[in-house]
Amino acid sequence: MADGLTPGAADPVSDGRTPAARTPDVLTLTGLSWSVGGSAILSGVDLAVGEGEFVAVIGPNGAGKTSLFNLISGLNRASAGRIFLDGADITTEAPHKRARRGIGRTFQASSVFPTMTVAEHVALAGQVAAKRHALSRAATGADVLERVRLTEKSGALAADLSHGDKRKLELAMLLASGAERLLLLDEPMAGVASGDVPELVDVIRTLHRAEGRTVLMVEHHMEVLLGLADRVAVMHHGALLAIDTPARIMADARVQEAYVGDAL
Ligand SMILES: Nc1ncnc2c1ncn2[C@@H]1O[C@H](COP(=O)(O)OP(=O)(O)OP(=O)(O)O)[C@@H](O)[C@H]1O
Repeated sequence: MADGLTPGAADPVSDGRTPAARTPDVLTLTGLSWSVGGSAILSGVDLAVGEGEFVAVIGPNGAGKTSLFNLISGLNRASAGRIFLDGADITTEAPHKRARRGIGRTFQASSVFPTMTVAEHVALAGQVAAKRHALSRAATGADVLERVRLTEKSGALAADLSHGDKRKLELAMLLASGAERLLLLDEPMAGVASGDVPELVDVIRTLHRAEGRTVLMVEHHMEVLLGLADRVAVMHHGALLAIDTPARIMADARVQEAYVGDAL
């Protein structure tokens, strides 16, 4: 970032984006910091995510990945620095206003209602979108269920779904709620049986590649990221240690160092 304060083109050498692959920024973070009780949890994070880009966020436990998502979605307020969505400064906006702009977020822990059916979840998300006057962006229930490959389970209770299907349902709810600009996915593979991971990866890949969704995703498993991410951002001790293509990140000595004692 040229001056650390305003959104703009990031340095193509340091952020892994080639000029040819560069698209207008959907998300721009400049000097983003968050402290709690005098302790710095995040310090000076600069990050630009282009339209249609998929950026994976990795880092050892406690590196600040979820805290970063909490700031972008508005769950916590930044102590310093700025957050821009499509060039608009949203640093101090409430979470519901950011959602109205098209930011959608999933959490590490699966968040579905056991006694509601799949179709009811999606209908509820659509109603929330309607209340936000986001009807033009919200998709129909049948459409989103097809996009996440849950059509055949539309009448099933959420309690009876596998973890993989619960994750797909969360994605369906994001789409139904009009989260069209930026998907923040916090460890979507967590708790998913290994046999169900490829299908979930494929659903997310389709949202990104075929539908052009811009995605920021926390994920620990490099084998998952290699098939999805355009770039990988590495968090360490609350700072952005490196951001580059997956291949260059895998070969980066600083990244290996950060993961000592932790599998990359
Ligand atoms: N509300 C809070 N108050 C105080 N400390 C916090 C708070 N939220 C997070 N932290 C601390 O901030 C650091 C970063 O936490 P965060 O959950 O963002 O890490 P993470 O990279 O997502 O970790 P993990 O991979 O284990 O999910 C941790 O040391 C955590 O204990």
